Amino acid sequence: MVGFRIRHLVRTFTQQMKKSPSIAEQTHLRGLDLLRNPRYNRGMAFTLQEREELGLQGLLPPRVLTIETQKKRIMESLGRCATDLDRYLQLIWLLQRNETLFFRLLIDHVTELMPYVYTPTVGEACQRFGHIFKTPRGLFISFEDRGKIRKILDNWPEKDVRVIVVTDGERILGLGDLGASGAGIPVGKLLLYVACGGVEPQRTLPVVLDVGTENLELLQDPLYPGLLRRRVRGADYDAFVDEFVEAVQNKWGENCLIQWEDFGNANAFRILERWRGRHCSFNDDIQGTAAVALAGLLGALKMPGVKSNLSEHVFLFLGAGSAGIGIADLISLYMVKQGLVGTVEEARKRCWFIDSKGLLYRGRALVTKEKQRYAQDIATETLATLGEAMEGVSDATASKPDADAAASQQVPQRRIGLADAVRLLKPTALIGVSTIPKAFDADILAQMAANHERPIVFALSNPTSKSECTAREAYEFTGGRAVFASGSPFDPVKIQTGGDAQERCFVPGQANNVYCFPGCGFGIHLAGATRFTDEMFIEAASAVAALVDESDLRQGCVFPPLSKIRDVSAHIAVAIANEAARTGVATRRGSGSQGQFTPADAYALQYDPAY
Ligand SMILES: NC(=O)C1=CN([C@@H]2O[C@H](COP(=O)(O)OP(=O)(O)OC[C@H]3O[C@@H](n4cnc5c(N)ncnc54)[C@H](O)[C@@H]3O)[C@@H](O)[C@H]2O)C=CC1
Ligand SMILES: CC(=O)C(=O)O
Ligand SMILES: [Mg+2]
Repeated sequence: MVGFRIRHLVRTFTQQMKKSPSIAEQTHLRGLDLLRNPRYNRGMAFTLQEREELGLQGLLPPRVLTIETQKKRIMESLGRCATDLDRYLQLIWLLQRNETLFFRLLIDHVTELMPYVYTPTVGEACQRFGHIFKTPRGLFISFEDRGKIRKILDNWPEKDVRVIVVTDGERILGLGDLGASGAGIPVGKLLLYVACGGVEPQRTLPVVLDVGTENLELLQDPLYPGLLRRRVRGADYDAFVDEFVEAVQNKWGENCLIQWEDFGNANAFRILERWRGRHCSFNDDIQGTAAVALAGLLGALKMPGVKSNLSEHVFLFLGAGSAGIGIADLISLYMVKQGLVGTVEEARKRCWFIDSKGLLYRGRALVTKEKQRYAQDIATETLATLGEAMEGVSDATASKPDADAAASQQVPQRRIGLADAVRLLKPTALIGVSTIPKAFDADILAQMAANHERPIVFALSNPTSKSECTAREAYEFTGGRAVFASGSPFDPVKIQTGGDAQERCFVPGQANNVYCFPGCGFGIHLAGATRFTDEMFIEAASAVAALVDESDLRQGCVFPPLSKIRDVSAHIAVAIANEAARTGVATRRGSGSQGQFTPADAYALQYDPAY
């Protein structure tokens, strides 16, 4: 906490040194045009002198309000909303009227308001996008626009975009294919880049690449705003994505960060691999999630009763898609980099996966390239006693090309469920990235608690309706022993634990990539980095974990409080920028000795909305 206070002083001092130009100096807009421009509008906070200078006299009620009073008024009106979706709409409407007030409010009430602009409410906003759509935000680039993407980028009014979040809407949170209605996700992510990271709003650009949707309900909805066609696949799809990246490179350069968000996993891994070496880019679901999960695990290692060496853990993932594979890959890399194991293959042996076909093991059929590296050995005799025969798959399938080449003999094709896997493997950490609500049921959680003193249970699927278990379930069914975190927020939980039946309050952490991507992107911007490397995600995870203190751990929380997110982001940014400098991909130098980046550098660059 002392650390945080010092950082707060550094931040306040550096920010006071920044003197912003007056509105009259910033824009030629006057009168109603100015009031209708969210970038410059201050509503009733315009001073009487400004009103005179800017042609606003008579256009506003006579009283002058402070930003604090304006914030109170908005909080009051949010309190009157009947539903969370109404609160989302109120906030977006505020954003469209007065950007400074919106971001000040979001920053000052981040814990309270984030669930409305982000998960879970943003999921509902996407599902109902066509029905609640009012004003477009960002760019919609449809497949019909192919050949013209560079020209479309010129329609965007901002000159120096530094961070783009782009989706094709195929896997929006755990809600499936929402096509162009997924637009709410890049918008929401970038609001957090600004509020939690400190990137200036004008440097951000949300993009939807609309290639159609497989969601028939949407295609039949007269208010669906996207292209009315099934998804484009194959070479045409790849060429379209290529054209997009090349257009971005041409307009804003190869260090304009592109964050790939909520792509279906078949495209996600391929696009990431294709572009990561040629453009500053990362996939948030694969890599951002990995960083936050690793941060949470490193935090958990500090809990009494949890084995403090990561390589002594056994990780069982429910879900083997972008998030699961991304997390396992980063955990494995971390173990090697820390010298905890000799090789990455050795590290991967600690990671087990269950996908929709059950436990993944060497010789099992229906395994993609990414999953292949986590197909572990199980003795044939053991396999025969587990689960049930896999429907429609014969044992001979194991020697077919999609199975592990090393599995030369026939391997029993068994569908092994979560309960069997927990009994067999005794995982110390259970990580839910499956979109299957309630998959961590009372029996599974009780088994985890029977196997270990402090089992780690991360239910990462979003939104809340898809969480593998609730915080209450995790604590109740493990007698308060679970080290729990979740993708979407849960309120603190009070339960009675132990023989003395004392009531304890647990504060579950939010293991969401929001702890990482805003700081990561801000760090890339700080250093002017040209590439985003896996090592940077390790740096980000370590920076987050380093900020977890005793009081967080005492409450059962393995993340720093969300209210400190701007400090967390500043620290991540410094770590990322220094890693960029170390590996020669930074184009700027920090103010520290030998060009090191310092917290003061980060705070000085952080956007801090004020009139
Ligand atoms: N907390 C966070 O920061 C993040 C959370 N997520 C969440 O994680 C979830 C998964 O995301 P992705 O991995 O990107 O999706 P994905 O579609 O790439 O992977 C989903 C995986 O779940 C498996 N699955 C489906 N049904 C199953 C079943 N009945 N039993 C076991 N496995 C099953 C699929 O086989 C697949 O391997 C989503 O809900 C998403 O919102 C994703 C990224 C970040
Ligand atoms: C948080 C996030 O990126 C997801 O659920 O997809
Ligand atoms: Mg995502």
